[in-house]
Amino acid sequence: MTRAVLSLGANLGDRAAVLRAAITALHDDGVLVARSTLYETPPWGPVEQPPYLNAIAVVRGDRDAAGWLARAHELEQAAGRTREVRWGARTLDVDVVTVTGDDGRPVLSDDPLLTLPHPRAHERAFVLVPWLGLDPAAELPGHGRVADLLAALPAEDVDAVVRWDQL
Ligand SMILES: Nc1ncnc2c1ncn2[C@@H]1O[C@H](COP(=O)(O)OP(=O)(O)OP(=O)(O)O)[C@@H](O)[C@H]1O
Ligand SMILES: Nc1nc2c(c(=O)[nH]1)N=C(CO)CN2
Repeated sequence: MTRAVLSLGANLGDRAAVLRAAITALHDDGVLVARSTLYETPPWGPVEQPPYLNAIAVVRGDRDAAGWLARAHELEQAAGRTREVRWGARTLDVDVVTVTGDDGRPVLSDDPLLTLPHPRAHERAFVLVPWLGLDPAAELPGHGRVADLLAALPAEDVDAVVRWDQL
């Protein structure tokens, strides 16, 4: 058994419905341990595009790290995602943030097809804010506590991540 932290993002179509469908699919797989609420987040990266809704899902099951990535890609395809511009708009993006073995050890990988932990998670408020909301003790292997990583980001980046159900 492994535990994985998945980051889900959507910025095209009915964003909330897309995220809820993906989370429901994980629940129906029998692997969903916990999920954050939805957050509206400004687009990260160089591409001009609409705001995202983002969420974090924690899953646990028989898959290895490659198996979680494969499931992430299936969920993207079920949402109608096609491969487009890097960091550009998408109906659904599912990234594998971390994978942890049952012994509590993180899975580490520098394979470009599956890098673990996700190489940009530590600098993304759209990942860290929902994750901290779900798990105040969360840690990103190799980078430390999520709470400390957030404290190191520019306050305006963190403040721009807003709980969507309060908008
Ligand atoms: N931890 C990871 N989670 C998801 N994909 C990964 C990971 N590490 C490497 N990849 C690879 O990255 C490829 C591109 O993924 P994707 O299209 O989601 O990138 P992106 O969302 O544009 O950028 P980013 O990876 O910065 O979120 C995937 O096909 C996958 O093989
Ligand atoms: N706020 C936010 N920005 C992004 C996101 C995302 O999920 N949320 N995903 C991206 C894909 O690489 C690029 N930029």
